[in-house]
Amino acid sequence: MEKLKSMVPDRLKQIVADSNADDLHSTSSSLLHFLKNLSQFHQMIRDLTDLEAALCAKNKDAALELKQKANKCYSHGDYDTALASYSQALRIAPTDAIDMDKSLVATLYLNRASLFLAWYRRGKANAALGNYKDAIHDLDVAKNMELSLGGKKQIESELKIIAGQYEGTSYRRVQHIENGLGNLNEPHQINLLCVAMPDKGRGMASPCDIPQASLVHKEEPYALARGETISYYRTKNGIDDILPNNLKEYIAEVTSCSDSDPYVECFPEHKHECLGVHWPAVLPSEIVLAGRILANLYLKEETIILVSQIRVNAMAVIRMKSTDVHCPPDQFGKFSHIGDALTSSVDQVPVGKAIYIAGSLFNHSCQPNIHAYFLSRTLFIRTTEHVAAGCPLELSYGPQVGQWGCKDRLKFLEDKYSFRCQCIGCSQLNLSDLVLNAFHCVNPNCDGVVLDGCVSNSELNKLRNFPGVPKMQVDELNNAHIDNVDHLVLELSNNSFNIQPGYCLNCGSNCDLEASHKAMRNAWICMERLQDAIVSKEISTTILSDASKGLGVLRSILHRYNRRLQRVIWDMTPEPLKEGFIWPNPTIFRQRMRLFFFKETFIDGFNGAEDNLAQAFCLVGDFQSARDHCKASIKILEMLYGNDHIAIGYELVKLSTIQLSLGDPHAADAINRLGLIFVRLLLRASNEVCVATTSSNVMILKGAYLLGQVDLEGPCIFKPTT
Ligand SMILES: C[S@@+](CC[C@H](N)C(=O)[O-])C[C@H]1O[C@@H](n2cnc3c(N)ncnc32)[C@H](O)[C@@H]1O
Repeated sequence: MEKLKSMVPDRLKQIVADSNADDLHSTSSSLLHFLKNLSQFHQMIRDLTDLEAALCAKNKDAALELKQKANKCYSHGDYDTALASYSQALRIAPTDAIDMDKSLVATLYLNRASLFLAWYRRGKANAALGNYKDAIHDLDVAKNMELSLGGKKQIESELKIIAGQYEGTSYRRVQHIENGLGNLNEPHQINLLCVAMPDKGRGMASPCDIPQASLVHKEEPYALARGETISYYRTKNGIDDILPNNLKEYIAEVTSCSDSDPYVECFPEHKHECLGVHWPAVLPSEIVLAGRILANLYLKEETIILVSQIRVNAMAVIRMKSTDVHCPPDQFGKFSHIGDALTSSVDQVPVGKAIYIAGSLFNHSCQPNIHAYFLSRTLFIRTTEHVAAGCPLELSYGPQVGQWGCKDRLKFLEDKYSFRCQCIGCSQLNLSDLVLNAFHCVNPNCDGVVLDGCVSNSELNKLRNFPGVPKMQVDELNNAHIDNVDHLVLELSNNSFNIQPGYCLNCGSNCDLEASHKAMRNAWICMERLQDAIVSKEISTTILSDASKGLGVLRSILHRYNRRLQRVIWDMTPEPLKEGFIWPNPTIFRQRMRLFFFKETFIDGFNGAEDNLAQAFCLVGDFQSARDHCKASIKILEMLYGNDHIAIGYELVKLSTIQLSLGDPHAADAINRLGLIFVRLLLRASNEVCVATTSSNVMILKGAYLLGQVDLEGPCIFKPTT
């Protein structure tokens, strides 16, 4: 019935609302004239007159079945069907004196009423997303379901505002096309769907196939705090009086749920979103205390809930800044020789934090398919890969597969955001998680993988928590760049993955994990000493040769695809340092290597070793070996990330600069490939820069800068709080 009501045009509704008893005939016939063309109307008449389904034909079992169907539809976000099913169930639910039936009717009414909230919220989310037409439809339904006059009036006024915005955008769209702007390469914005995701609460999904690098969302901030400055205003009447209306609405919205709200029951794991139940978990203790004091003074629990909301939803605004020295372009464009002191240092400058209403509906994935960035204060979100219709659109809140192991990713997200990540990377086996921190098999003739207790536990947990998933994944693993990992035999018996810590997955040899860990730690200390020495500019041959030996140890105990080793190897000379070797003056190698370094830019936590050993390698001046190792490193990364990942682009920047320094004509190939990767990930549209993965912003910018595609002073990058 509500659906049908929502289909009645406003003009007709107004006529009915303004009519009196004298107009009854004419208004009824206008209504009938409109309704009789609707199939839904005829269906409703059939339902009402059908003896089985009509009001008097009660059927408890059928009502229960409909209720279950409605609940299911509700949790999947199919509110249309949920509403129709609840209404149908109410029609046939018995209302006699049996208690259970009474409570059935009450529950049906309650659930149907709770749909109001869902429609209302979806309407608001659609409005924030610019899907004004859908927003109007949703709020119209919510208005029809709202019983109180005040509530109806409030929704009506919201509808008016949205209708105004809708007219504005239609006008702008028309203008856009008339001005010929519709022909710009920039794909037009796609109207996303806000849907209920299993285990993640609400989330965004694509309504259609979306090509890579499409702009899928653009939004102005709801609130922005620049730097550390936050202003508070007080009046003698208290906070409530001076809060702007829209902030009051926001507070009302985030605090309006109660435990009986079925919406909340659907998504228990993110209750802090709605109820603040877990707020002590997401907030630092000082804020909890401050919140408690404020709560006593002003807004009760609402204050803390609001702060929790902000904590979970705020995004950090980062601006990219370059202090580069520009050299005249050579035949390869903006590249230059190492000795020319061309640098491409890029710093991330935090600008502030902001809240985006619709932007905060995007869930996290450790294998994201979208990237959020920021120009001035506007949030932009683009796809980083082709996204099929109906797929969730998810960005990374920080950790990503290939950069951190699964356990660390889960811990970070739990510590920082208080949710257990349910993304595909954390629920399915993937090659990267298996080899990222793997040890080498002790058998010199075997190239198999040995996992330590931590990694094997977290992989086994995936299998335990997400049964049924691994088989498909193992098949996938077997097909994934297997020329490099054909030795990685994954045994699957009775749907359980045969992983034992310390045992080679290939030949089953046992490795003394304790001894390996110890050796790794000692080797790593040598790397860290070298780092300190570089910082203090006091590099001795002992420190360097110790680091070189340390590398040898790491090579012998870590699997060759271990990320830690990979980061080290390419930077380190393959030849052990000869005793008595005299290292050049640190200032000279620093100058030479400036090209390779830019602050805070490495995609994982091992940048210290990379810095140190790359610089050490530069000291040796063996660029041929550097080139070979760089190529080897690219091969490993291809295996870990695929051919087009930005991590490869980053290595290609290094490779091409080394090749250029050697006068190697193959530099052009590396640059071309680099160009393809960056062009794919980086779009220039209306002076903006699109970056592809959260933690690789700087690398993309660096590549783009080297390709002459971007002025680093211009763009700002946005990334979620990390
Ligand atoms: C910024 S909000 C995203 C929108 C949210 N799902 C909602 O319904 O409002 C972040 C919250 O969504 C949920 N979430 C996001 N990504 C998730 C993931 N990968 N696994 C589990 N929960 C997730 C968590 O409750 C998290 O605190």
